[in-house]
Amino acid sequence: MTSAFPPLKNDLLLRAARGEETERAPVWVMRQAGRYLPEFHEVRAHHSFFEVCRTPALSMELTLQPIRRYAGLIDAAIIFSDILVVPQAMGMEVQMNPGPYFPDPLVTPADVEKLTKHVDVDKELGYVYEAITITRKALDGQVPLIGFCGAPWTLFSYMIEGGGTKTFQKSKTWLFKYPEESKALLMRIADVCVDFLVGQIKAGAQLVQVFDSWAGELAPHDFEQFSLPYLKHIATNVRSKLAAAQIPAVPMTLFPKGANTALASLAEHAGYDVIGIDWCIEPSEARRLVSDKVALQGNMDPNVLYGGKDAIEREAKRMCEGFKGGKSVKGWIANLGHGITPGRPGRPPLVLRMCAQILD
Ligand SMILES: Cc1c2[nH]c(c1CCC(=O)O)Cc1[nH]c(c(CCC(=O)O)c1C)Cc1[nH]c(c(CCC(=O)O)c1C)Cc1[nH]c(c(C)c1CCC(=O)O)C2
Repeated sequence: MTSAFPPLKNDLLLRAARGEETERAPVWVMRQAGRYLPEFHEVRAHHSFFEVCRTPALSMELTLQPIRRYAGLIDAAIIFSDILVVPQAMGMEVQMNPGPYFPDPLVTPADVEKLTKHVDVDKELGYVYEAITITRKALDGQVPLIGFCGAPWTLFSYMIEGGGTKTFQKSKTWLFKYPEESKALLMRIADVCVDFLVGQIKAGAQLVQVFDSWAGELAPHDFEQFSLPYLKHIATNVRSKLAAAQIPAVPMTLFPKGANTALASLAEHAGYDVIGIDWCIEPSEARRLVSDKVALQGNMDPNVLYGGKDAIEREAKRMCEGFKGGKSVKGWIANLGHGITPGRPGRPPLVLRMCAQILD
């Protein structure tokens, strides 16, 4: 399969993900394909969000937009899709208007009956695989292609809250009132994620990232119970299924946003090659906590982009120095600490340039 793809010309991301020293830090931006790009609006004016996700040629086009616009400045592409395609594959309706909306969320554990019993992930999400395969070919080895999924706890919260939330009241009611039923549902989601990531890797994804965007909403001991075991399950089973199918493993990244108290334990036990960090921890402190067990990704506050040129330069420099550790860059992927916001900050290339010049 792999031999069918053009050879990779820029492997900075993959080397950094494996913890190797790199001549400069590879750079990509979470949510790099999206609403801050005029060309994105152009496509979205004619197609609904999930229509784009389900149409491989459109997903490919949006994936390639930032690669074209920032040619030579971005070291990875991430496939255009969404974490909420997994609840859809499990039988739930999800709309985007403009944020995620589930008309029929899971209210009580009895509602789990409404989910599809045995999800045929490859059939339900085959459109993502197809998008990955054609995009990897179109990239022509320029940069590696990242696949992704949401983490079980983050997806669980959307499926129960029915959309975004500030309080997590409904999803936490489940955790505290129905812990066993919650764990069973988290495991069902985790199993779908395993098949989905394996499918994406078979289709051509060269690194995969698991987004636990709401990890930091859990108390540390609740994270240990309701998120960590499922994150581990995903890492372990993706690797074992790939090995059984004789497909080479790819690096795996975990983005446990806000779970900085868990960093040391995640690096030790979770089974990922890279951990993405947000801006609420100093890079040097994060490195101290994880030692050299994993590579790190992050971590500039996306709002720095609104601060103007001087602020951006200052903060980019601070971030670079924090991750650098001596003269060399080792096991660091430069990124924001969360997704770039839609407000057209207009300056991501500047940040990228700053990062790319780390060794100057
Ligand atoms: C929580 C989450 C979601 N989706 C995702 C997460 C995890 C990362 C994070 O925490 O930001 C992940 C995601 N969503 C999208 C990508 C595409 C790849 C990329 O460029 O990074 C990725 C990796 C496209 C998208 N997903 C969405 C958009 C904007 C929708 C539009 O086109 O109108 C895009 C480009 C919609 C979406 N999808 C989701 C929300 C909350 C929203 C609305 C708010 C927002 O825009 O940030 C769920």
